[in-house]
Amino acid sequence: MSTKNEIKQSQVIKRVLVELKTYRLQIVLSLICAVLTVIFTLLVPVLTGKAVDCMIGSGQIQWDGLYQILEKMALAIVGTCFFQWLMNRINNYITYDITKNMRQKAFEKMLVMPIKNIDSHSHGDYMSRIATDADVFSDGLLMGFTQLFTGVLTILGTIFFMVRVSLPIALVVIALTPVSLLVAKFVASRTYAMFQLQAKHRGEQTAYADEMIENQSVVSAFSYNEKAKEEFDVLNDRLADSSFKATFYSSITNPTTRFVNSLIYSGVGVAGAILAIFGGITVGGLTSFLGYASQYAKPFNEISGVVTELQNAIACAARIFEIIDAPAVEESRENHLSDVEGKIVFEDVAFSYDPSKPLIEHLNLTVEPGQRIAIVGPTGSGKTTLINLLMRFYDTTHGKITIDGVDIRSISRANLREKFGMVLQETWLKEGTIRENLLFANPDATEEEMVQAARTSHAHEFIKRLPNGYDTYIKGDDGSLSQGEKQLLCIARLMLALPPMLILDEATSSIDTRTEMKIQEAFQTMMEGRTTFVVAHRLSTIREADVILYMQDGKVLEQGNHQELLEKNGYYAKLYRSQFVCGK
Ligand SMILES: Nc1ncnc2c1ncn2[C@@H]1O[C@H](COP(=O)(O)OP(=O)(O)OP(=O)(O)O)[C@@H](O)[C@H]1O
Repeated sequence: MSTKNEIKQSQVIKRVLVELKTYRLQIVLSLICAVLTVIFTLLVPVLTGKAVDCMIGSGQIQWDGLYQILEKMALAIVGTCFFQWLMNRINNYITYDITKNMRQKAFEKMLVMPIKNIDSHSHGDYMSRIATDADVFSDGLLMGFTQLFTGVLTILGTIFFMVRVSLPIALVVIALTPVSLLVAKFVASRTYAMFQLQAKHRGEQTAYADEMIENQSVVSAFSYNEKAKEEFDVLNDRLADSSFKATFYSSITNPTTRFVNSLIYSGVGVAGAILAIFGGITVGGLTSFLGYASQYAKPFNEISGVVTELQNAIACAARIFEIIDAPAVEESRENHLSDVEGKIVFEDVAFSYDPSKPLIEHLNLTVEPGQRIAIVGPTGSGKTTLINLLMRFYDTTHGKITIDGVDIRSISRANLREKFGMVLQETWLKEGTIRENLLFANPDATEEEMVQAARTSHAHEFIKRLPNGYDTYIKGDDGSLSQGEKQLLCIARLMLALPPMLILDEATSSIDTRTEMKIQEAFQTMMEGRTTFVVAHRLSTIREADVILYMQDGKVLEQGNHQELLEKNGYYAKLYRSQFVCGK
């Protein structure tokens, strides 16, 4: 999702029109309001002209006619205000609703996007698209609706009225129109590219700030603050530069068209005066005409302003559509797992994140129901990757993985994942109360079951010490709980759901030794009869495993239980002696 496959402006406009289809009725209503607003607005100069003609000279005023005209004028002004207000309300509804829906669609797509897309893209940039770009899009669209409709209609209406008053002068005005349009188009074409660049740089900057803030403690620990500041400065300069250029191009549009329009206005004045001298037009007629000439110029200014705003909006919409239109993961529902025994087989599995760097190749493994598998190996050896394949965060590129004989690609991911309980090194808690977090895994659990699960995982003690116990409100990453406490909550959550298979990735790494021993007991009970994969670094877990997989460079180099592998005196034995025996 890089700039390489940026969508063309015309494609984005088409795409926006597709989104707008749902609002057909509102758009028609808005157009009717725009037409009425314009008609009422354009009536005012006609009435002004007529009023002038009622005042022929000093003491020669036709009061009756003048009063009637003033009444009509008041009506026209009230009509303009009312229909403009109604149009603005409808336009507000359309734009904020469409933006809300686009945000929703983008967010929903993020939830079903292949994890590889999320992993390989900056998270801050995604955030910038959904938050800032959506706002810019809605602002531009609102301006487009409000000013473009009325602008175009005012131009057409003005031409109509001008032709009625005096054809020759109207022709002068119309003949000069393309100059104004050409100037606006010339400047606008340069503005889109600049706004696109600005949105891209904004995304990069948000991504960087997000990364630094999220890892603030690590940044400080490595004294990276100065370097971070410098790098941020570079991004900031780049954004300021593209913003300046975008604003510069957009800002010259209006003055340029204004200049051209002033020329038109003077042309009308001179031509009208000459015509009036020769009796071709009344003074009131010329007054109306000059009124139209200035009204005629105004929408051109507005439209040129709107065009640049719209281009900015389209540039931002393109970035949101890139998310909305990105392919979702393909789901198969050919099979469904209900009661699971837990036999897992890897058949000649191959996988790599990057096709040019092979990782897992020819992996064969059979896990009997209820067995405990410990995966060990040096860092980067592929332990987490194995879990990623098992949970279908990534799909195998060759071979297959089956559960009770069913290929995991033939069932939905949701069905697969509900059969596994995971406790990872990285904890994930959602914003809400402790109770909501625990019941998240099993909303039907009773209060007793919840407390029991918390007791078994030894989370109950610390929850009770919190100011509001189970009703204490926590924020996902607010740091009010220690890493160990967060892990205890995750374990309690898992204990409440008790799925048929488990994945533990160094689940107890942040918990003190005493608590860990207690948790191990709870884990033992939980693992009883459940096929369990443990990415293990602890001797106790490894020693009690039914099968130990020793992995290196994506390959399973040794398989067997602790005793067998020690007797083999290979990689595992070496690891055991270096890490555990010496460490003891
Ligand atoms: N999302 C990813 N995209 C590209 N490469 C990745 C990705 N995740 C992991 N890798 C690479 O794949 C290899 C195996 O990584 P994996 O995370 O499976 O190792 P691991 O054994 O779990 O390591 P550790 O013990 O450090 O957690 C590593 O070389 C790693 O750099």
